[in-house]
Amino acid sequence: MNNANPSTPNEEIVHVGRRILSLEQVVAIAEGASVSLCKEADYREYIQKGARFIDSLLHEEGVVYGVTTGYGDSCTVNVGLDLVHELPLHLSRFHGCGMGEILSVPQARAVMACRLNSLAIGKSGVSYELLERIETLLNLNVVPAIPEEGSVGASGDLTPLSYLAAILVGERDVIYQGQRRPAIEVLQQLDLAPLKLRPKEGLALMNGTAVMTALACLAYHRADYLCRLASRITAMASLTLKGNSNHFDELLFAVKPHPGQNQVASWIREDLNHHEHPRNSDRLQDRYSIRCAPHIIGVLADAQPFLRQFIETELNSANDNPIVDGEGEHILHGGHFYGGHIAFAMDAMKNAVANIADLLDRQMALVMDTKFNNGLPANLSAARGERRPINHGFKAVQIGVSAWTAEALKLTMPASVFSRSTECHNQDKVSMGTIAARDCLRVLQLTEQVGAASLLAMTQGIRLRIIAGELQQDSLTASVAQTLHQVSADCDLLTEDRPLEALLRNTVAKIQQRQWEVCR
Ligand SMILES: N[C@@H](Cc1ccc(O)cc1)C(=O)O
Repeated sequence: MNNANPSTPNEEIVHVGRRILSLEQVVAIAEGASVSLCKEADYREYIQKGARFIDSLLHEEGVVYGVTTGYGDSCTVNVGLDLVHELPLHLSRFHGCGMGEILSVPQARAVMACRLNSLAIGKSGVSYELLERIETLLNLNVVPAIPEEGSVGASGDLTPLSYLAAILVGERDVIYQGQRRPAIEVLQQLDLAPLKLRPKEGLALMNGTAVMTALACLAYHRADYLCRLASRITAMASLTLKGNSNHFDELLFAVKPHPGQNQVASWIREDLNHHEHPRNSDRLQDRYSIRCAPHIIGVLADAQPFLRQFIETELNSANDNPIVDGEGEHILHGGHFYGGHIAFAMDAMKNAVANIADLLDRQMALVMDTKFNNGLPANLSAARGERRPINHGFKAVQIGVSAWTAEALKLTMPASVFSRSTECHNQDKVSMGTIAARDCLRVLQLTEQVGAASLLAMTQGIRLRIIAGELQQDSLTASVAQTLHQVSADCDLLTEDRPLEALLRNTVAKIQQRQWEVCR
């Protein structure tokens, strides 16, 4: 995902406004799809009604709490009408204190898509012009340079989203055509005048969950692919180990009916061409990292539907405060910026994903070790004879896998339990959903690395079995044969020691670009 290049032509157009967005559509926008905001006259009028309602309240009453007063704990501070128009600018500026890495262009595009979609629901009191400008910037691929740290995920992603507000008014930096440049310079180059934000617009842009939701959409997509890839790798590990395909039998799984777990078992069963049920079996029972693979990968597979529901409901919500009902003329103060659902989804997902890293790490341990690998050479080295003593096969790669797995497992501590009171106790309970989402992406990265190493190792293992005449190439199912062929095309049999970093990086990139054919 991080390597996805949004500058490659992407013909897809995602329509925003008056429709539900799927998380796949957010991923498509992240990867370069264009956005088309609803242009219907009555939709435009519906959006403008909210902005006009704020104007008329200001005109009639001179005050809208939380909008024309100070923000958060400072809402008792009244701001005179002569200063009200400066407030949005101050809000974006004083939150310009983000730290850490800058979000990638696809991630920043996903953030813009999520904020646009939420504001396009029409309950935030922003003008149509503001929505149009986000649409324009997305379609020109001008994105804010957003530092990823500094959100507690409950007053919305205030600080990171202030970087979106900033570029709209021509402040801070954008990333455009691969370069980080001052926003004002790029806006001028593109003939776009900086916006002057209306009273509610700074708050509406920043007071929501768009950063964590965007990262959650991207994480979901990666986790989905990983489930399928881990199932294929498990089938290949079973072949490498001369494992027992009875463990994936359809009758066996019929009596434990978790649907995701059954799906994973059926993928592995298909890969292993297991269709006959044993009457009795003298085959040994494989170790848990093979035998229980559907029960481990299946936890993620079974969690995905409810994680999707959490993420997509948040994505299609007005996660703002106050909510502005322009039609009924109500200002509704609440806490919709609170990202508890995304926090829970990301804390849950990172746990299930890290368990897959752990599973693959254990499978790797089995195939490397002559005590467990059923007659294969140590570390799957293909070196023979007098060359054997100086060659080490996948030894260091296995050590890497152990390190990546440990790091992934270490990150599974739920972020949401670290809620703490902040902002003079106005925000005295917060979600930490953005931290959970960032953890989850890191756990995914590490697990993809483990997946890449495992894919290479299991490919080597099956090739060694074929060379030894213990497995016939034509006995492989078409799906396993295809993966074997695809991976072998990138990777010569590992015989003499050689640095594998470039190959591993390339394999991880292919996983992130979903290039390997996996179970469907
Ligand atoms: N999220 C707060 C508003 C707020 C905005 C900026 C802050 O710095 C603090 C609080 C609310 O809607 O209640």
